[in-house]
Amino acid sequence: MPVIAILGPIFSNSHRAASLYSPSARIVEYQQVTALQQAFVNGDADYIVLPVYNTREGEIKKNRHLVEKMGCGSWIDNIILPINLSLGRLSKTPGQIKIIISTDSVFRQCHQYINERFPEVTRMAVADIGMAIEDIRAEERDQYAIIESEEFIREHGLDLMIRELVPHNKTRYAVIGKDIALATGYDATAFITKPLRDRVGILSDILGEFTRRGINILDLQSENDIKTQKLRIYLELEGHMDSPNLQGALAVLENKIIQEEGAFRLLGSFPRVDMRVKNIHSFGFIGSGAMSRWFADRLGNEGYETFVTGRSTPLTPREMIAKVDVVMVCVPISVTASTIKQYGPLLRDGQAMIILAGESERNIAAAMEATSPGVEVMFVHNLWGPQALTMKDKNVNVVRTVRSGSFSSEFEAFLYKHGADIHHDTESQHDLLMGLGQKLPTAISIAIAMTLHEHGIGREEIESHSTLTSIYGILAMARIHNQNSRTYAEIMATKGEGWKIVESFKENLEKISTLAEQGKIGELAEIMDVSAAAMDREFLETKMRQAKAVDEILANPGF
Ligand SMILES: NC(=O)C1=CN([C@@H]2O[C@H](COP(=O)(O)OP(=O)(O)OC[C@H]3O[C@@H](n4cnc5c(N)ncnc54)[C@H](O)[C@@H]3O)[C@@H](O)[C@H]2O)C=CC1
Ligand SMILES: O=C(O)C(=O)Cc1ccc(O)cc1
Repeated sequence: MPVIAILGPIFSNSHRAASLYSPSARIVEYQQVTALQQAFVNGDADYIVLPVYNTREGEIKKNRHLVEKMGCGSWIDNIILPINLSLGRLSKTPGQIKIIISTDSVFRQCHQYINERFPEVTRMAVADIGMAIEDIRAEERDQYAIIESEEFIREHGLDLMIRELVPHNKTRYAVIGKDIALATGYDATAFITKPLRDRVGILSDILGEFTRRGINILDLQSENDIKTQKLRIYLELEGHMDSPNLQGALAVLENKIIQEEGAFRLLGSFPRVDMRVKNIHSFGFIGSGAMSRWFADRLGNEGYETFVTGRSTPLTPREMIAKVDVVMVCVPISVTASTIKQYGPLLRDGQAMIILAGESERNIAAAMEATSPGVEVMFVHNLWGPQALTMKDKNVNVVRTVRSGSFSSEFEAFLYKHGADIHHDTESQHDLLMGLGQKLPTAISIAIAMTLHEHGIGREEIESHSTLTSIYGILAMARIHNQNSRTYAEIMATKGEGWKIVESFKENLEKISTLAEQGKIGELAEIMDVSAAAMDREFLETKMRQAKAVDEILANPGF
């Protein structure tokens, strides 16, 4: 039978948390942290359960540091317990309450309530409430009341006077065990740094490394080491300690940024705790290509159940639709509308259909028609491919419909959390602007590659004759020819407003080539001046600065 050490008396909230963690465990109570620590280090206890955070009280720092202080053990799990603080007193004591007894921690949780309801009473904080109750009973102290959990008050034979003094009161308990917990796929890791030497920008550099790797920070607290007054940082990050991404980040931080080995002390890895409410449980994808897998991976890391289905997966799209909350349609653009028409009627009211595609108007119309009015519909076009490591600072266009509801918002919250730049469009605005963002650069890139090929121009000539400007066309050409050609062929062939952009580009190209052939230099220059004047000056200057930054990077011998 495992033994769990807790602080505080039997029937306290710590006791409830420990029995929730392991109903069959023997729970041993200690009055002092040092005694509890000793029991664990000596092997008299297998686990420690201790409060580390309360929604009203905030962080309970000294407990969070215990693993580090003990020099052994690992934070392996968490219990979230709703705390229902109640007021109790000796039965049949109608007199006025003059003194309220509780623990320091409970007083912090309900100080606002006491100020408002009992402004005149004296608060007496004690370590052992059980003993205080014995004393109240022995001395018949009828002007005393205590605040504790309802169970505690009843177990001690007091009368329950007021139940649930403060709402939204939850405590997070840390479970400390001997060994590091294994990864579950939905984990978090807690660290504390050693006291850090002063260094300009250290906090920003540390955070920047996590941002660069798309590692979300769940909690960050800074404090000053009592003795040295140097900064220490407590961090809770998404991911398990074993993940190569997290290990890579720590290596960079210790070797390059803090420049001190062992600067990060691992407190533990554990299944992630969700203090926030989520409504979606599961996502199912129709289409088992690269983009579906990319999103399914990241949604899985958020704790959602995910199913990826296609024409040849063992689980069929039909079976998947019957069991998920949100159906993601993620198939090639040319078959998106027909896929929506085929599967849309299978969705029930209360589910959502999110269309991941590069064309909006026709697909949204198909979804609104094929699904029942109680089905949410939203369109999302991520402007990055499956080779991207993260969505941080990348554009995503979202077209909400009159039927986009809370599931749609939760998916947007997921995009927001991972740092994507969300832009809300209308259907036709999205399709028109994709002419600029996709059809035109794709068409130009493909035409450049064809032209180079036709003229037998290869790598050597390109490298030796590139100008600072011509290199951009080459970069775009290379990006596109490095990815799935089918994706870009699909982009070229999408219907919708975007073709207007390519059409007028073609006409303008004709016009200026004719002028160039005819040697009309003045007219050409004038056309450029008119276009430049029509553009925002500041925008042009910013883009020029960005272009120069690219020049500098490309001038680096490493490239
Ligand atoms: N790959 C990229 O860079 C990006 C893609 N997208 C969008 O994501 C969607 C999917 O693209 P990827 O995953 O890259 O494509 P992909 O070609 O890797 O995968 C498409 C999947 O759809 C399946 N499929 C093909 N024809 C089908 C049909 N008639 N019925 C049912 N399933 C069929 C394929 O078997 C494959 O599993 C597209 O709408 C695309 O526009 C959006 C942003 C970037
Ligand atoms: O990687 C790139 O350059 C892309 O442009 C990726 C991409 C491909 C298809 C889309 O519908 C959106 C974005």
